[in-house]
Amino acid sequence: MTESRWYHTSPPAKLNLFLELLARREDGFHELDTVMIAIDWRDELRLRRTTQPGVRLSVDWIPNRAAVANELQVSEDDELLFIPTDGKNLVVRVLNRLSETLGLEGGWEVQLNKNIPSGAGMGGASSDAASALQLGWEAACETHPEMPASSKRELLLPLAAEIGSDVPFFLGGASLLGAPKSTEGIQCARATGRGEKLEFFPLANPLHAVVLYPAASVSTAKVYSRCTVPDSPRSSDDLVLALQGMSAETTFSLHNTLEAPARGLSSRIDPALECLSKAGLTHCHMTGSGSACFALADSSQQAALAAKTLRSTFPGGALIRPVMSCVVPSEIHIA
Ligand SMILES: C[C@](O)(CO)[C@H](O)COP(=O)(O)OP(=O)(O)OC[C@H]1O[C@@H](n2ccc(N)nc2=O)[C@H](O)[C@@H]1O
Ligand SMILES: Nc1ncnc2c1ncn2[C@@H]1O[C@H](COP(=O)(O)OP(=O)(O)OP(=O)(O)O)[C@@H](O)[C@H]1O
Repeated sequence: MTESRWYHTSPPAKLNLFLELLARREDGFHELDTVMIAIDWRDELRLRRTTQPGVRLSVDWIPNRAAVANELQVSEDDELLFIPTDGKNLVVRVLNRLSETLGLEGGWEVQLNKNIPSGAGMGGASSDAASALQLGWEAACETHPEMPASSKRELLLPLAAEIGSDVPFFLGGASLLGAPKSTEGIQCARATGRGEKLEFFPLANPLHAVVLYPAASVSTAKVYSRCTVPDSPRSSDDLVLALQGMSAETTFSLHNTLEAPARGLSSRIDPALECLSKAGLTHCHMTGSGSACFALADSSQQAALAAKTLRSTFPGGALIRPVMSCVVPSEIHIA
């Protein structure tokens, strides 16, 4: 067994433009109809295969812990900045499962630089896990060249779904799913089931937004435990057509049924929605299970200006970023 080179990538966050609950399942999960885009608010992940067994993960914040704590107006040891480095981190879990599944000896050395807040509904942990799977696969192919490339899809998708409902989205729609080359560059998907059944489609136009994380984390499991499945669920059909540029309507509406239970869990979500709606932006909503909220902008210039205004109007600490839709998965580089 030899060590591999370093593999690195930049896991993106996501926004749920639409999220409706269709049913509660026997296993405690909910059937969803959700539309997600990947956005260019990114973590950084690098890893290599080592002769030493296990996963050695180190985590830092970008540009550093003190700067992020300062933006959030919390101390450096606040729990908002806590990221596990043991088996609770989805990166460690997914690499252990990859080693088991492939029967690999040796282990992994991993550096994760966080930018995406945790407990924000932005899918940061899930995106890190999907990136670790893809980097891990590439590094394993280097040290075990006999592995058949054809098994990549069959192997990675079930592992992703096992780790979390959002993880398969971050594996992307093109290269991994064996779709034709013309679908490379996909930023958007409609997800059903518990989030793992995906139909990827290209956006007619890139989307610009401002995302506001109001220095409060919300547990996904807690939000779902307080939600109610509506008697007449809405459908994302019209939104999907509009995003593809296939609708006669020029307007569309966004929706998130998890907003109500999340607002009951964190008092920071209402001011976030209020400030965004006063910033001259449109379609103001929470993403996923919260607490981060977003609003759409017409251009990157409008998003940048609104983000600047929001930094002076939002009461208290927050991470506020102009963002743009981006492609999943992100590129892999080898050092
Ligand atoms: C809110 C979203 O981010 C929207 O994309 C996802 O639905 C959540 O995905 P995730 O964070 O990957 O969630 P998981 O780690 O799979 O599940 C965490 C918990 O959320 C609840 N959960 C999650 C997904 C789902 N479709 N129904 C649920 O009820 C379950 O109680 C589960 O125990
Ligand atoms: N790589 C990671 N980055 C950030 N948090 C992580 C990571 N791995 C595990 N976690 C843990 O995940 C939990 C947050 O997950 P939760 O589902 O509540 O929030 P989220 O922001 O919606 O993330 P996701 O959508 O990726 O699950 C925290 O307890 C955090 O410690």
